[in-house]
Amino acid sequence: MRITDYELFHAAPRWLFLKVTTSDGTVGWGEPVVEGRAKTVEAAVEELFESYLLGEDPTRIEDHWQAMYRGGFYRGGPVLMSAIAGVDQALWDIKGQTLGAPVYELLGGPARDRVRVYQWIGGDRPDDVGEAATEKVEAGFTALKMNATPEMRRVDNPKAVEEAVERIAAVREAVGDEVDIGVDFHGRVSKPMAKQLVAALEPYDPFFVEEPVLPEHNDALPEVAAKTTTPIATGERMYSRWDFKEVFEQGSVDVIQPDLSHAGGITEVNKIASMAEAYDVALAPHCPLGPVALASCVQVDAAAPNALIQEQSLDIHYNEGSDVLDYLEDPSVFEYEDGYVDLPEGPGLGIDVDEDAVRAADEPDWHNPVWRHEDGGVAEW
Ligand SMILES: O=C(O)[C@@H](O)[C@H](O)[C@H](O)CO
Ligand SMILES: [Mg+2]
Repeated sequence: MRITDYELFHAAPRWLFLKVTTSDGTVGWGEPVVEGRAKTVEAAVEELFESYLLGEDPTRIEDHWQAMYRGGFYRGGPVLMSAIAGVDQALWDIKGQTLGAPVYELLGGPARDRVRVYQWIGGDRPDDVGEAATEKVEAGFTALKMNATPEMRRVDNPKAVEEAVERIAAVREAVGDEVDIGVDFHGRVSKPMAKQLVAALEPYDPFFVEEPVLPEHNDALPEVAAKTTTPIATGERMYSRWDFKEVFEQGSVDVIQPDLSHAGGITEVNKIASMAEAYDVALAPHCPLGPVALASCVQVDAAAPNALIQEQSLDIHYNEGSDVLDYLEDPSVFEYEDGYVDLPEGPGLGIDVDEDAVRAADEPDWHNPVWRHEDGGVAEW
């Protein structure tokens, strides 16, 4: 069996799908994308196929991963690692179908029967997060995630901290003590403000505090972690085992959030998960993406003993109005009950991508806004 063809599809709201075809007619799907940089990743995927993958045996996944990563001399970063991730997902999808097994069976078999999921609430500047939280809990979710703050000055005033506290207090008040509330700092916060905020939010018992500082400032994590008992999470902007090495060694992170479409795919995130297990760190894959990315996450969560919970963006209609389920023949594969999704039973990634829906999808033009402070300087989004 050989890789004979590939096709890339841009699809609303902000996704890029990869279809890989083999000489025996098997089709595998991947989702190689960086939010807001779909065209850049598309070019990287095309280069991988044209310079190397076409004509290769799709079942040699590890070897192809090594060739794509190490063979190019320059390596790492969001664009190249997302391109590899999408290819890797499609190769696992093909391999699973060839062997008639879900990917998690090929990773050692299920380490759990179902996977807990959490749901995003509020926009970037949530006013009424309490109500949004109640709606999601009524819809069956037992874990939520919200942004902590809009943009913050490097050193901000007590009111800015108070507003963040009021927002999480409103959610805790609305949902009670049995619902988990993750709080995403989104890398918006400087180190001094992160230290203040983690302490101020602690009375509301966040499930975790995410990206309390930008990943380029991961060396500041121990100082931030020292200010709280709240678990510290990070990883959506880290792309390989080598990127995660430092946070494992320094011991201040409790939850890692590699993205199956950004951090080298199933092959790499499965290894990152094993590294994390050795450091007593939980896995909670990042996934504000589409159905192929989510399916890849669930496959790794199923097999990883230290998987804690899965992010997913069902029912999130960004600006453009498309949902994870719009691109599937059988959307019931992602139905959740009591805040859990069942393990998919189908071979490969366990989803049937609706190719007509993918072809008919609107071309997205999604880029995150550039935020600015009151003085006109660029702020973190
Ligand atoms: O944790 C999350 O889902 C967010 O940080 C998103 O990754 C970010 O808004 C870019 O898509
Ligand atoms: Mg995040």
